[in-house]
Amino acid sequence: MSHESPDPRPEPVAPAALVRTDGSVTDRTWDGHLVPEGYSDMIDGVRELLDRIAAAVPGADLVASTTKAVAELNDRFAEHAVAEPDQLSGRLITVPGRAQLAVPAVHIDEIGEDGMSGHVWFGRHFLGSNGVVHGGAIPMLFDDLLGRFAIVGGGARSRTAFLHVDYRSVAPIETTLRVTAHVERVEGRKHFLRGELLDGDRLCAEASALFLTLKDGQQ
Ligand SMILES: CCCCC/C=C\C/C=C\C/C=C\C/C=C\CCCC(=O)SCCNC(=O)CCNC(=O)[C@H](O)C(C)(C)COP(=O)(O)OP(=O)(O)OC[C@H]1O[C@@H](n2cnc3c(N)ncnc32)[C@H](O)[C@@H]1OP(=O)(O)O
Repeated sequence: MSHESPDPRPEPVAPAALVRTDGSVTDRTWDGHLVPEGYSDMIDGVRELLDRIAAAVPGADLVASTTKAVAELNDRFAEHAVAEPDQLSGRLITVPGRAQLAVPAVHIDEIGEDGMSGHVWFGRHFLGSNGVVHGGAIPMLFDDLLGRFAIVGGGARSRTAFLHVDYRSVAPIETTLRVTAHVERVEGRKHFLRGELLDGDRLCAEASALFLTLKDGQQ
């Protein structure tokens, strides 16, 4: 028996190109690597696939054909493997979630040197249970967003020293949630940051974090 279910995925607001926050378009990563045309659309498609797989009970035919197709794709991607400094995933700061599939896709609405606000929509891939976002996905969201502000200006590398998350109320999946991040203060190498995740006016989670700029030669 199949159940009709509404498809709540939001319509894409714009072609998923590499759009900078000032509206201009680039075909390069932050450090100059050329990004193949359609790369961010491919990432969007894989994100959707993860949601579709999480939400489905496929028949044996679909399981078999998917297993075969994925094996073929794995072989093809393996042929194009590169070392970390040349990879694209995680390095596309103009793409929601930096094109890193483990990171929820945050769409930035406003951004400045000291903070940002944006929105995020967690699909079934990020379900914990009972329609609520997995508790581990929320620190991932904050680590990624706050980390961005620890490297603003000069592009210095930094690392999370602590990330404290308070879960104030449930964050529903398949709902457009608002997210904010801002720099609280900077003391030498120490960057103290805060973030919030909201469903309308209701606070779902808040984070405070310390990021440390790495010293010269520090791994
Ligand atoms: C990562 C993405 C790279 C991608 C590159 C591509 C594109 C870049 C563009 C955009 C990137 C956008 C976003 C970035 C996204 C995500 C960022 C994710 C970052 C991470 O996910 S990264 C992994 C998790 N992270 C770790 O794997 C850290 C393990 N750890 C260590 O590596 C060391 O532990 C370290 C370095 C943290 C500190 O070591 P250290 O030797 O440099 O410093 P030291 O210990 O001397 O402390 C100096 C002063 O900080 C105080 N202090 C230190 N720790 C504290 C704590 N926990 N609580 C309170 N205070 C603390 C001390 O008390 C002292 O304070 P004071 O100076 O006042 O005495």
